[in-house]
Amino acid sequence: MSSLSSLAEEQSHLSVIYGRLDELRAQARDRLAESQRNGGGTTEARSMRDTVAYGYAERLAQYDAVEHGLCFGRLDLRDGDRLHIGRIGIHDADHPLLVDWRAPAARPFYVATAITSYDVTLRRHIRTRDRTVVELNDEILDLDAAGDRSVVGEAALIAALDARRTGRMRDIVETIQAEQDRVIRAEPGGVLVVQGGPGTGKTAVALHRAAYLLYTYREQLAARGVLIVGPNATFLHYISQVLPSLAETGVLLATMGDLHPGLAAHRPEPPATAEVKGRAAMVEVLAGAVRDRQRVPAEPIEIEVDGQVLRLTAADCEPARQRARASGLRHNLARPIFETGVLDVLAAQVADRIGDDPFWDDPLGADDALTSPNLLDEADRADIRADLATNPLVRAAVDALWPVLTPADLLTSLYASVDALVSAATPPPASTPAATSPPASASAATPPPASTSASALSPLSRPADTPASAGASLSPLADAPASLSPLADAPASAGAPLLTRAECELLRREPGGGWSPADVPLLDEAAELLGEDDRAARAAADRELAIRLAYAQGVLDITAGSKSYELEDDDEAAIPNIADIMQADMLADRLAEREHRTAAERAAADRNWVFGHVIVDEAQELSPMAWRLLMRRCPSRSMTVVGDLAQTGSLGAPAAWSEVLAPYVADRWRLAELTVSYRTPAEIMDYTRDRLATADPAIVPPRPVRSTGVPPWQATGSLPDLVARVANEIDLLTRAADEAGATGAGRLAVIAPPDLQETLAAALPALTSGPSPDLEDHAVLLTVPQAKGLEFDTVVVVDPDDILTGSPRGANDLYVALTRPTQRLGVFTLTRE
Ligand SMILES: Nc1ncnc2c1ncn2[C@@H]1O[C@H](COP(=O)(O)OP(=O)(O)OP(=O)(O)O)[C@@H](O)[C@H]1O
Repeated sequence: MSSLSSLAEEQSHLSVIYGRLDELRAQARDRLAESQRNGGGTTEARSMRDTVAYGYAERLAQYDAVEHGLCFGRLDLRDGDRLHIGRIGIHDADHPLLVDWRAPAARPFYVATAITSYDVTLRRHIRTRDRTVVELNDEILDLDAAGDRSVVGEAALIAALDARRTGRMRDIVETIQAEQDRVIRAEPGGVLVVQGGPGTGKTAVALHRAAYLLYTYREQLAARGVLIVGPNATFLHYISQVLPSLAETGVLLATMGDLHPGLAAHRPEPPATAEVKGRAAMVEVLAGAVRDRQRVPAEPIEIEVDGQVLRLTAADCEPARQRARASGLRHNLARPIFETGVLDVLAAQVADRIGDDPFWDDPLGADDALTSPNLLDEADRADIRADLATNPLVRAAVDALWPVLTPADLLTSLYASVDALVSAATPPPASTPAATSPPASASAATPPPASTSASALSPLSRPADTPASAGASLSPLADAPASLSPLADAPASAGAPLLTRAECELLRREPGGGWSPADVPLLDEAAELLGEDDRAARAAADRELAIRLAYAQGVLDITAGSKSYELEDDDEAAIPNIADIMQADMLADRLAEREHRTAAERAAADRNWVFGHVIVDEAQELSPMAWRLLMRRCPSRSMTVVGDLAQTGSLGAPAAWSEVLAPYVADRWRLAELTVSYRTPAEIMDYTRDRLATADPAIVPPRPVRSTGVPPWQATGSLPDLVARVANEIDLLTRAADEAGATGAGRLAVIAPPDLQETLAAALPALTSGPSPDLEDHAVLLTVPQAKGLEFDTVVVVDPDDILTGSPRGANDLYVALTRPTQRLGVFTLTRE
């Protein structure tokens, strides 16, 4: 119970803090308006004005984001000091009014106990509504009052956990627990794995960690951004409000399907197909697919040039191919080397014919006899090569033998043919005979296609000299860590196929129809293997960057110089000048972007973007190929990996985190475990443990932090019975909300096996269903994969036995389904006629 005098005291301090926030807001608004008024001038001046305006607009958005729950805690220290803790730090002229929750001084708010008090004597949780203090919860941190409390701020925590769900995750900044705080504030370097059962706050912790890292290591991270990878779009929508509520914008939220810019890879596909695509062996399969597109003709290619027929044979082309492969360049970058070799061969044929001097060794020629049998000099030969290089028939022949490929070209043609897949999945034996591809006539009448599919040219040539080490010559990552070189983790070629024919058949599909999430890591891998000849573009970009950087530094110098005059005696110096909130490189980046995108936004559009930190949620679901992609985006290996191996539904999921991480960091990763379930009440956890005891005794649910007194119900019946049960649950939710005078009515989910979705969607029209249902709707129908990571006040699980037997990881799936509710669980088995 909060005493009236304490409430009044807190209200008065809160009013001061909000008053200061209003001042800061007004100042930022004025500066924004002022910077917008300074129109005209040069392009650079306009660009600078926009950038400055953008900085203030961002600041204003941050002030707006923290309006609710601005201050939520107080610490009284032994020396008599008092700190108020809130979403951001706010100062007046002399001292702090509010300490940012991420600042070191705020840490005791989350971790102090009676035993380890950090000199805290009282911790107060302050609950506010709008700008009014409505409740206080005090904890006296002295040993006599300690008891055996395992949670911090129990009353506030239980109130937060009992609150009705809205379909959007909320931040937990007011009630972070000590074990969570340790994860949130852990050093950013290296890989940190956070393992914890359902509802232990892994997602919440991951999001708060992102905010903490950006606050504490802003210089390192703001320019590169932080990437958070989640399992699907519905999940991302569910968590999308948390960081904005913490006033954080430098984070890119993405699914694996979003990580190839320009693609929306949401094509559905069978789990067995996704599993094959996710295997590490696909690295070598793709390298094989690229090798298969580097051909020599099985039959001579005849090219008619100026009435003369030139011939390209396997023996002619093989040295060019070997030279191109031995260059160590990626496929597209090595093509000019192959092309040069082919042009040399053709130019020699032309030169031999037109330059042939029948009398070169004529003894009568005396001292005017030539030293060479050919009349052409080097300049003539260069002209011939130049002519040949632009000849469409020659170009077509080179295209057919060594085409310039995009990742999409490569994968599309690979998937289109089981034979192509089988060939790519066959490691090249050490002594494969050279050149066996079919004729590809290049006469004027039948020019070969510019880019011919693998099947059209099969049987495909295999180089005689491409043992497993051929990966070195194809290595797209010669400058990358060894673990990422395409063949580094593949076994030395033993000749055994990497995929069976049946697995190749699983991958086969017609061209078109979009890409699946499992295709994205393959497209990324293909991009690495193929390379893009962007040298000219990069040189130009480097030059431009140097100019922008110099200009940005000038802007910052001028702004910093003017600051002392403008803000002299200005106690509003708390409003940052643009020089305070941006480094030269950040400003240079912004100047480059007319629309002033954040690092996160620019990262989303750039496949080669390297993030400052990567956070992976539901990490147990990622395939080895997906890990490769993520590791490429984070060469510093500054990563937080969050997941629960017991909740994976993926067929190729790892049994241990070391399995996933060893190829990249060996054993240099840290493990943190979360042990308390904040979501699921004791009654539901007990039921879950009993239900899964025989199916998978290895599953040990986490310890629940609260109980509701409501045990789960179980029922068996017909479809109408189920409909009645669901209607009753919705009714209960609505009545509970009415009684509490709440505005929202809470959320319900029915979780059912995939083959029941259609029937249930028809029988329960009030439920929102489909591939990406809106979780803010009152009631939704989901499959287990859709429900992963989400939570609802009430959950009805339909046909648990079918979920259990429906996949090789059915026990994990049922575990996920049963642990989604925060209040009530029903388990219904449908009787079939
Ligand atoms: N310290 C906390 N204070 C208040 N609520 C918390 C706290 N920790 C976790 N929660 C709440 O518990 C619920 C579960 O958290 P979260 O979804 O992050 O768990 P999870 O470990 O990711 O679960 P799952 O493995 O099922 O995805 C959320 O509603 C979250 O807000």
